[in-house]
Amino acid sequence: MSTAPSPRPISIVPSVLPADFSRLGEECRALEDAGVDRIQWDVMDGCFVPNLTFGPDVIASCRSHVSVPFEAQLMVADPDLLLEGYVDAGCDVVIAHAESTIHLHRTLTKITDLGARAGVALNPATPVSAVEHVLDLVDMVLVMTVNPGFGGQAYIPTMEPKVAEVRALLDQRGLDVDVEVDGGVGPDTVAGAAAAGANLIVAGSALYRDPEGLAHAVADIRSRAEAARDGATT
Ligand SMILES: O=C(CO)[C@@H](O)[C@H](O)COP(=O)(O)O
Repeated sequence: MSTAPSPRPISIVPSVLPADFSRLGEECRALEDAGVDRIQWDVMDGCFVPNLTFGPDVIASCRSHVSVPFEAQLMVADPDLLLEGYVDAGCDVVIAHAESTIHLHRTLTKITDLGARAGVALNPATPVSAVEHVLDLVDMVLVMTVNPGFGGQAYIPTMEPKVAEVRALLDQRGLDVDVEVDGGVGPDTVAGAAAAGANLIVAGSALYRDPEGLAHAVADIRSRAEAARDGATT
């Protein structure tokens, strides 16, 4: 008799987009002190998305300030040109967008060959079928809950069935792979995403706008996600 997989631990993964860019090292330390599980760097090249953010050197300059893992979400037009730089900068996880390369299988394989863990991201309009043949290559699948490019956007709740579809496909194949959501996630939206099967929770604006501070925001979002996960699996 097959048994349901045990619930996956909830991880809180802050985006540093809302942080003070003049003090990124200190901001990373504050996030680590607040109890986050890893830090997400939203890498944007002004081509794949209409915004420009962090090069590898910026991330490398923050690496020694904290011990939590770094993940780089490559919102870039040609990720293959940049993979080595972000791995060398100290990113433990490198996420490539399914839409950003015609040879996604090769790109994800290269990330692991370089010594990092691979992730694949899906924009809101991209179906799960776009990644069904690479799920064995990744440590995580990121289901974007906004159109990428900017923080502070409204959560897209119609992505929740897609989260559930990814989770079900991974469980059906017995793959030990996390599901991440990113965009507009906060106290009022995290429950739907976690109940649908997301266990990596990216939050940026919601963490920084909590009047009780980062530690409270991290704990609050984590507890809401765990309650929703457990309510969905009982
Ligand atoms: O990745 C993106 C946009 O590309 C954002 O979703 C940020 O990573 C987090 O945004 P908020 O939590 O502030 O909505």
